[in-house]
Amino acid sequence: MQYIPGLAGVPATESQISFIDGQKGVLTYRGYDIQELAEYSSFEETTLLLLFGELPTAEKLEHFDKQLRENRRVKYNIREIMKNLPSTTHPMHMLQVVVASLASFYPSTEYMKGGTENQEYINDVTVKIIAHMGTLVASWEHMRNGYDPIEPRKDLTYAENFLYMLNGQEPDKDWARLLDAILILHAEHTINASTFTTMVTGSTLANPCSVISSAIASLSGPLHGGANQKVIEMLDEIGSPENARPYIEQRLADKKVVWGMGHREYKTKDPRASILQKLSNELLAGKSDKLSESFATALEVEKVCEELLGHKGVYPNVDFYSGILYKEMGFDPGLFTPIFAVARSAGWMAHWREQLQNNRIFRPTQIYTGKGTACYLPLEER
Ligand SMILES: CC(=O)SCCNC(=O)CCNC(=O)[C@H](O)C(C)(C)COP(=O)(O)OP(=O)(O)OC[C@H]1O[C@@H](n2cnc3c(N)ncnc32)[C@H](O)[C@@H]1OP(=O)(O)O
Ligand SMILES: O=C([O-])CC(=O)C(=O)O
Repeated sequence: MQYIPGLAGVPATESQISFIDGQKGVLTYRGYDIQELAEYSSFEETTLLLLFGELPTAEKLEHFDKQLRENRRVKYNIREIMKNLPSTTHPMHMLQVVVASLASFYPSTEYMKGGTENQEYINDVTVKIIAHMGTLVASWEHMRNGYDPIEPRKDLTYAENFLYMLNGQEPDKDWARLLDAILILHAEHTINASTFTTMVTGSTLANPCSVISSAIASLSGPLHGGANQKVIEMLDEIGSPENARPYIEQRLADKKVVWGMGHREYKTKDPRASILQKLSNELLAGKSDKLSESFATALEVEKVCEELLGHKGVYPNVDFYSGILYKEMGFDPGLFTPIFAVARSAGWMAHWREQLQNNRIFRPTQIYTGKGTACYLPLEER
């Protein structure tokens, strides 16, 4: 029996949802290239594609979109839970707690009898969770600053409503489209750590709100989704392009990782990083002649890392350029990973449903490296 740390390269499931070619830098959802989806699809349509495997008809999309819009409001009692959290609570911790608490409001007794027989419950809770995610994140931004949250609106798309709930102003169409593309790019990524968490928790037939809460916890770590906040903090610390080289050299000498670099699956640049870089470039070019300091610094960090880490197959991942866009859009860094979670709820729900269709509890084995048989000694004899 061979132990593979981090299960690198070990297949833990079969899945039809997405595909990565890590050598060529390709990512597809249900066969559709991510570049095409980011350009032409919407978060709502991509979510349906991930959940059901096909691009929806106009009628199916309209129906799903309507359901999402109707499920944006959260119950008063859920807000009360949020109000009782310290204002210093990181938005990812709030999200983990509050999504877990949804299990009390949307219990799953029928579903928990096992399997996929209660399709209506599965569909309803899928919509409820995805629709609530954006509301919770945008509401907490106001609540943690001492204000009442802004009520969601039904006449806006998912991305527009999120911007509206954050700013209280009519959402700018260009920015909503940009956020929509960002949500599409983050919606799914095969069996990464948080999706694997979803599948492991889901395989015990736990309540889906608990399943997604566990996935949120997994995403929050800085080696996974939490890296996007770390990247912007790092870029701010570097300050300007000329500081990039000494900063990176020192980090590597100290055996520290460079945030937003490296990936288990990609041995070339993450295709999502390339798209986000292009979007940043377009956004910043439209605003001023000069690149923003963060973007210029990021370009220099990428250049230095290619020189120092390229031979190890370490290149920018999705988290490297997203923060620059968020910063430019005026989002607080605490929101970066939660926005990732909002988008990824689509992929998590798709994998949860796929897991249920052919469920077997995850229960791998281990190689025991502890002591041999030991005799219990009473406390006074030790
Ligand atoms: C949405 C996402 O989750 S994307 C990933 C977000 N995470 C980050 O950006 C954090 C920084 N990156 C990392 O820590 C890693 O690259 C991970 C966690 C993403 C992947 O880890 P693994 O697949 O286990 O890669 P592993 O640690 O084996 O790296 C291989 C080699 O590249 C090096 N390396 C990998 N990433 C980095 C990095 N960011 N900075 C410096 N060196 C790195 C490792 O030190 C190792 O070098 P060695 O062979 O000399 O020991
Ligand atoms: O696939 C991974 O390991 C991490 C990642 O990029 C993602 O979840 O989007």
